[in-house]
Amino acid sequence: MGYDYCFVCGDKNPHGLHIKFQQDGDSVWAEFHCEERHIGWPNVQHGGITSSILDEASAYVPLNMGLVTVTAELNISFKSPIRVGETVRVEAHPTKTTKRLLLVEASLVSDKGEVKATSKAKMLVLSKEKQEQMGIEAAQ
Ligand SMILES: CCCCCCCCCCCCCCCC(=O)SCCNC(=O)CCNC(=O)[C@H](O)C(C)(C)COP(=O)(O)OP(=O)(O)OC[C@H]1O[C@@H](n2cnc3c(N)ncnc32)[C@H](O)[C@@H]1OP(=O)(O)O
Repeated sequence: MGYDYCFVCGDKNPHGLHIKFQQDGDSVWAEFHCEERHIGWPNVQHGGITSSILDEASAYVPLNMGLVTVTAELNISFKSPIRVGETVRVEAHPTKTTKRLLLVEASLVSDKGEVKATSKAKMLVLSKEKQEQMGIEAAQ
């Protein structure tokens, strides 16, 4: 099972969100439309779905720089509910880059300009050895 099965971006995952990320310089962005299957409380997008989108966007920032990372920390502020039928835009960009660690900030904003959630992530760069241990290279 390869990258096509990623829950957020994989084409082949029948249960996935199928989000396609675009690169804009160091930043990444994508759009997501909230449907009934994404809710927790009635009419409100599940916080886990919101978190997954922010997490994935934060991982695509280093990926576009040629770095394979895992999320070591993800701090999220849920500012306003995302409702069924709303389209939101996620954007993520690096705020600090060291050899081992990237700090990435991300936001989810509605098409009316309302900030729905923001996050700060610590993305740990995986060595080739660590990638092999995790089976990441084998899946390429
Ligand atoms: C191949 C490409 C194809 C692409 C095609 C598209 C594919 C598109 C798929 C995308 C997919 C993305 C998915 C979303 C991103 C996830 O969600 S990743 C999954 C969630 N995250 C995880 O599962 C990570 C689990 N945690 C771990 O594996 C380990 O704890 C870590 C984070 C790798 C660290 O492990 P470690 O290296 O053994 O840790 P340790 O030796 O203690 O620390 C190493 C260094 O890191 C530092 N460190 C560790 N933790 C922290 C921390 N929390 N804060 C600060 N520093 C820390 C330590 O201080 C240490 O620093 P130095 O002493 O070296 O200076």
